[in-house]
Amino acid sequence: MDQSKEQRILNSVSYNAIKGDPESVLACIDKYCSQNEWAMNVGDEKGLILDKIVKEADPTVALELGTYCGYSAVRIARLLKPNARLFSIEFNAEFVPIAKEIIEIAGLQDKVTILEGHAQDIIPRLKTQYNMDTLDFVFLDHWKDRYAPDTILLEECGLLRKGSILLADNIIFPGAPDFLKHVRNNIHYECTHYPSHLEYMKAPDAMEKAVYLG
Ligand SMILES: Cc1ccc(Cc2cc(O)c(O)c(C(=O)NC/C=C/[C@H]3O[C@@H](n4cnc5c(N)ncnc54)[C@H](O)[C@@H]3O)c2)cc1
Ligand SMILES: [Mg+2]
Repeated sequence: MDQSKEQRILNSVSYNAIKGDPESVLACIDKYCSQNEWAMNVGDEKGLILDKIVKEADPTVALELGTYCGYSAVRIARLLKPNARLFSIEFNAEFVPIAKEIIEIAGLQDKVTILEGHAQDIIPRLKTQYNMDTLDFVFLDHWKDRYAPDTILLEECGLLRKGSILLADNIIFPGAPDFLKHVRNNIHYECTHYPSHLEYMKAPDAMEKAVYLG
């Protein structure tokens, strides 16, 4: 059985990245996915927007929906202060071990916990099972039609507080119209649009920041 694209990305990181150096892990994935095989990592251009918002949020507890290979988990976790933690939800059993390995090569395994399963099943358990109060930062990068229902679920589960920052990838491509409809023109959110491009391509894309106002 030949290897998957995600396994080939891990091979490249394992062979080329400097152990314990998140920057080299990110650079290796971006190089591989620009030159060899495109993959749906947030990438270097939108990654700079992600960096900016994570620095602004300076989260103690962060959540990511859609780990995939762990690129954005490394991107976020490398900016977290010592006692801060990232929880990343992923339901594809093939991707979980690959992401864990990539996060470990980056030396960030103590900051990132991958929760295997569907976001809609795990979110309602975050307070009880993971002793969570509220979330300071949420990165949405999973199936685009799940952004809106899972945001509503976060609200209903009392996981958002005044000032919680949501950042959503792919607002233009593939697009997340229901999410935009939910957060824009909604008195409970203050939104900001960040135009950019699809990872490793010239096609337009964008990210949307939505600050929960309580
Ligand atoms: C053909 C084609 C390729 C790429 C594009 C462009 C493009 C560009 C991008 O930046 C993209 O993020 C995407 C995109 O589709 N992302 C979906 C990402 C899913 C990951 O999250 C996981 N997951 C999905 N739903 C859930 C869920 N409920 N609970 C837990 N994990 C979930 C999956 O298991 C994957 O690990 C697409 C457009 C068209
Ligand atoms: Mg994406």
